[in-house]
Amino acid sequence: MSDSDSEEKSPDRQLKLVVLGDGTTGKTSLATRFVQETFGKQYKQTIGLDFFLKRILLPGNLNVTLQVWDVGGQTIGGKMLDKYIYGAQGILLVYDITNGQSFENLEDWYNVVKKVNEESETQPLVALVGNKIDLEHMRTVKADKHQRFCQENSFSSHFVSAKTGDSRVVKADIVNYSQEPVTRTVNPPRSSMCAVQ
Ligand SMILES: Nc1nc2c(ncn2[C@@H]2O[C@H](COP(=O)(O)OP(=O)(O)OP(=O)(O)O)[C@@H](O)[C@H]2O)c(=O)[nH]1
Repeated sequence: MSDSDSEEKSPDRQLKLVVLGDGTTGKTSLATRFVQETFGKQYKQTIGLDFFLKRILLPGNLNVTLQVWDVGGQTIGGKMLDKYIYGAQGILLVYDITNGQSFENLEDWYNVVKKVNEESETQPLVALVGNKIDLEHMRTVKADKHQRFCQENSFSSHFVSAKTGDSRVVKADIVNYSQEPVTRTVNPPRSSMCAVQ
């Protein structure tokens, strides 16, 4: 069998990505920006669940089909939420940077994720997503609060705008200054420091 035959016959690996967060934070907008590269200003509340598929090619010629489960903000506290989250390899926790309550409420959303995965051997990767950075002038959630939440829970950190398509990954690296050459002229901090790039 030639290489191309085997490529055609091997089914895509499926990855389940669940998008969580309060209503109007922009979950559906992010999903449609990602899958269809479009944005609509009109708000249409997601009732229950929306579902998107996107085929992506990973390095090594690996075809993967991403299932994006866009969960309605009103499902928190409902019976179905656990089922939506179950089996996810990735979770996006989305808030609106102009809406402090949407950030505070992520604690509740994350608690459901932890509960669902309590007995699971593998844990999903979780990304914290601050949406609507095109409205930076109306920001109420400080970036350091976002960073702290990421560091406490080992989330990856992202600031995005579904409207403009802008996306910034905020990398927080641990820099161990004590390992730097002793010829430094300034006093090095005694403990490790987190540098936000
Ligand atoms: N300015 C701006 N508006 C946005 C952005 N993302 C979404 N919106 C707007 O915010 C509103 C809510 O967006 P949705 O994507 O429907 O929000 P949702 O989180 O899916 O809401 P639920 O379905 O209630 O869970 C809409 O009017 C969007 O056009 C953004 O990045 N910037």
